[in-house]
Amino acid sequence: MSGARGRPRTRCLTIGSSDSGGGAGIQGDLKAFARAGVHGTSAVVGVTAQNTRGVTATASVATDMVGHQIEAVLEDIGTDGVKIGTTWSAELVWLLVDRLVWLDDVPVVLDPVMVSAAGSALGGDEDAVTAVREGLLPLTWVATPNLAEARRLTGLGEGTDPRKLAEAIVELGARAALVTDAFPTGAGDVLFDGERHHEITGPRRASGCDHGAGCAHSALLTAFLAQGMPLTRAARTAHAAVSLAIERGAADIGSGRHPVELHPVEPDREGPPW
Ligand SMILES: Nc1ncnc2c1ncn2[C@@H]1O[C@H](COP(=O)(O)OP(=O)(O)O)[C@@H](O)[C@H]1O
Ligand SMILES: Cc1ncc(COP(=O)(O)O)c(N)n1
Repeated sequence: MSGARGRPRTRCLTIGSSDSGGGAGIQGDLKAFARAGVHGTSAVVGVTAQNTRGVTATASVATDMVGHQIEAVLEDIGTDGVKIGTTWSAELVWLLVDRLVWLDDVPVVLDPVMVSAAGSALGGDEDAVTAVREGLLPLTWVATPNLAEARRLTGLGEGTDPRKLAEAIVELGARAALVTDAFPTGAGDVLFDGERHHEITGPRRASGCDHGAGCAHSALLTAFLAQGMPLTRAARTAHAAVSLAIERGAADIGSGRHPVELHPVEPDREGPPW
């Protein structure tokens, strides 16, 4: 299969849950993959009844069905990148570990979703968090928690410097950690690449359109890494794209936290446009 310019098309798999409102979760990820020009595939691990005001019901998909979806995608289509979102149970997490440990040199981005932008709980119980810590982080190329998720993963307290949170996640086994929305003023992220810290800053947007911001960010990051972009440039470009997606979001959709809407953004430095 070839892309528009005759090169093989980049493929990315998202493992996460459905958002019936179409702004976040699997739906948001597939839109972000399409925006970045990669072929998106999915393994649905759960379903949420959700709109821009919150989540009203959730159901998980049987673990063996998750395994079947991943196998169906990998044995035929293959993948150049994997993004993981909602991880509802320890059983699901260990299934993912079992399947993903065989992937050779494929970037794995873990966005440990625990709370939606509107404040609804989407995370698993303590056993699931322990399994993420012990099983998934060691397979992860980049973890992209927000501050609250980083604290829950590391057990470190309120007020811990985001740089320390990122370092602690790398100590737990991830190759790199990107703590999102890490600054009390302005907006931006803190990236620890295992050796150095990088600050990714930009203006704070107040459009009210941030539903799906975290999902779009980690999905774009996955797509850029899968396309071979270096980590710091991928992180800066993903932040810039999502910042603009909040600023120019879908303000006409829903009456709560409106969805983000992705627009083309120039990569951080010289290189092929995405
Ligand atoms: N109000 C905002 N203005 C600009 N960028 C933002 C804003 N809120 C979040 N971002 C950016 O959106 C991306 C996703 O972050 P975040 O919203 O923390 O994810 P999550 O949905 O997982 O909490 C990050 O790059 C972050 O810096
Ligand atoms: C099914 C699902 N997965 C993830 C999120 C996180 O959304 P956000 O990107 O706004 O943090 C969500 N609201 N619903």
